Amino acid sequence: MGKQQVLERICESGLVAVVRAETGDQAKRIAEACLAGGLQAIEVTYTVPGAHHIIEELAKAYSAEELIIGAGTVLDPETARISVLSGAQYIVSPCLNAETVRLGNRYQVPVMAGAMTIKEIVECMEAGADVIKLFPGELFGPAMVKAVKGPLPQAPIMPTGGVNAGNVQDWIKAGCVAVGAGGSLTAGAKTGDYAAITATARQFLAEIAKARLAGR
Ligand SMILES: O=C(O)C(=O)C[C@H](O)[C@H](O)COP(=O)(O)O
Repeated sequence: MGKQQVLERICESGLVAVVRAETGDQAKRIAEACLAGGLQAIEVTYTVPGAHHIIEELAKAYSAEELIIGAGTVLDPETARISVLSGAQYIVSPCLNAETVRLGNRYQVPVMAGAMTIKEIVECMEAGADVIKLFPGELFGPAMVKAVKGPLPQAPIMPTGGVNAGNVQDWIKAGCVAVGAGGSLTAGAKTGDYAAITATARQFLAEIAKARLAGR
């Protein structure tokens, strides 16, 4: 699947599920639960030991059409390259690392780079990042996105951190191309309640659809 198609599918779906699974098996169960709830994009973070094995397992278990698998918390090009060789279709970083963006562009893999300020957002775009991950989202809120989109209407912003089904409408209405959600979506995994993840995924998608309808 080409870079533009990956980006389009992520934006269409509207939500990237941030997965901090402890094992490949748990990641697979979270992925299954998210897919059953209609989600398409999952990001496995590199804070999880052996994250590339989990990415590899998910990339083998699902076709690129079924699941858009990404690597999160990627701090450097070395990690990015390993993740891509393991099957990651996009790369997410908590901050801008220009070499990671260069690597992403070299292999035509989308890079979502983290930013906290207007200066950092512009630097991400200038460096060639495809999506700006506003992180940590809970420190700013949707009002920040609305304000930033005044001078920078072209900025493709995806907030991550503190996004839940109760506030996702506000984020989308503020102009975000998509959102990232971890804790509020995958909490059920801690107690083995994967049905709760599916239900929350459905709820997220319903809220995103409502926000997009309202914005038309
Ligand atoms: O490390 C990364 O790559 C991240 O994306 C940072 C956080 O894990 C997300 O911001 C999830 O935050 P919550 O949705 O509030 O759980």
